[in-house]
Amino acid sequence: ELFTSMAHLEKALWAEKDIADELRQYVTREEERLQTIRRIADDLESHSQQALKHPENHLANPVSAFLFTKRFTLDWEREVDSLLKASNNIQDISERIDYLKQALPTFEDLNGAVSALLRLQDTYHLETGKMASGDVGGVKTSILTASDCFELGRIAYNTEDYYHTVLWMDEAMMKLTLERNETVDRSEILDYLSFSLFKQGNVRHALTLTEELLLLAPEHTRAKNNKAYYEKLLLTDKYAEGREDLGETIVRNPRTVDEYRNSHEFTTYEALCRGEDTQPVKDQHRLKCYYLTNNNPLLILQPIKVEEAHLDPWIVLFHDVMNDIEMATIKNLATPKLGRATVHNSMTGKLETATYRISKSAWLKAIEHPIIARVNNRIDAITGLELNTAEELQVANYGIGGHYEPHFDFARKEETNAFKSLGTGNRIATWLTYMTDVEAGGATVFPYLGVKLFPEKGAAAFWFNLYRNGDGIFNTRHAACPVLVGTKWVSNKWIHERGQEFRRPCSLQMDE
Ligand SMILES: O=C(O)CCC(=O)C(=O)O
Ligand SMILES: [Fe+2]
Repeated sequence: ELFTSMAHLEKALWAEKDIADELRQYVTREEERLQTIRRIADDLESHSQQALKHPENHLANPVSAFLFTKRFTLDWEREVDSLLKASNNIQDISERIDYLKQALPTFEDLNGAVSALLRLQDTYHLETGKMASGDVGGVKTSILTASDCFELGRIAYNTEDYYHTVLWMDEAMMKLTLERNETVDRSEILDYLSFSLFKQGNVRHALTLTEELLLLAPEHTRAKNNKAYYEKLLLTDKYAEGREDLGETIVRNPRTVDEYRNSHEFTTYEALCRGEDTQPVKDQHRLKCYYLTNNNPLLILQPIKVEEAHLDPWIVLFHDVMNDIEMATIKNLATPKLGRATVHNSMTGKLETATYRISKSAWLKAIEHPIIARVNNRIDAITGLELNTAEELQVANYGIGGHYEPHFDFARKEETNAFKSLGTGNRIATWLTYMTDVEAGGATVFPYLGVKLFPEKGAAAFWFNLYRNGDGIFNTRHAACPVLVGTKWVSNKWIHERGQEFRRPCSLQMDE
């Protein structure tokens, strides 16, 4: 067919050339794609090399933890997935990567990292600008781009948390003006920011930003509708008068919190976490430090250093009660068993997870390792209390933002079921060993006493939860502050009533 006319033949030659062009373009595209993949691989490798030098430290701050989590969720979805899908050997490589990704953070983790970061921002009064520039409570961390701030704000937005959305979208806008290669679309930020400002009661400001958005994207349907809506609102009395009229510089951004978070107890708890002195500590001038041996052979050669933190109720710190080998062993034994910590639901009597307690914990029996038994004996020697009726050793590990909001360790009269199955009565005393220093945050605080204990590796806090007649001491209500930077390991020994009949009064001379 073709050779019957010269005209068509020439067309065929042109087609041949076009195919060559196509192929060449394909090779160029593939080379670009491979180069991008190579760059991503280089990035990941240099990041992990850097991080693996001090793995504990690396993820130990909320901003790095957020960035790391984002890398394998949002960034991955945006950059890597499509690049890999275009490969001919897709089957092979995606199977291997999927397998490896089981160990990597998921979108659920990303949401968790962001909610931890926002909680820390509130509790510790951290400025958005400082956090974004890599300063978390004075500890240096990674710097966030406009896009990072935008994504953070967007996750807040998805939980209808307009307060934090405004903070982080504002920051994204600020960062964007400084970026040579803009990492996010200004119009996208404006879209979220204007609507969140409206939600927070700044209609006039929302309108200004929506108009700015319409300049960038004149066909933006939602923006057009919003503009009309805001204009209409501004004509009504409610918005025409009042603060909005004072000008557009006033931006309202109230943080709405539930009743409990507004309570005196909770705000005191947060202030103590920040290290503030919230109230005078009763009889502070009478607090002492001293050595304790109890005439016990275990302690004669190595008396315990006691530091009183409060007299009535009596709260003390015992220094250097566990050595490094003991602590390392306990952490190693607990690590494979760690599970999300649960709390007693006093209505149902069941154990469940709760946002007011975020940590992982495990229980260790004395028979599991001689070191556990040894530690139990030491607690017996120091407190003079019977340890046979105590609960097993509870080991807890708090990550970034991990905390335990104010609670009692003992069961109240109405919580009749709490420790029934143990058959050893109520929790008469709490022993809490700190097994790490914590870089920032993570104190144990007592909001009704103004007492704050900052973790010190190897030290233990101790207090009685019950009066001698078995009534709870309500002022022992306490909390574990969110970890700001670092990891916090503790081990708890809850000592019970049974078996103390002849032990309390003990050699520590408590009068209550
Ligand atoms: O970790 C802390 O500082 C306190 C923990 C605590 O109160 C508890 O586990 O009951
Ligand atoms: Fe507690």
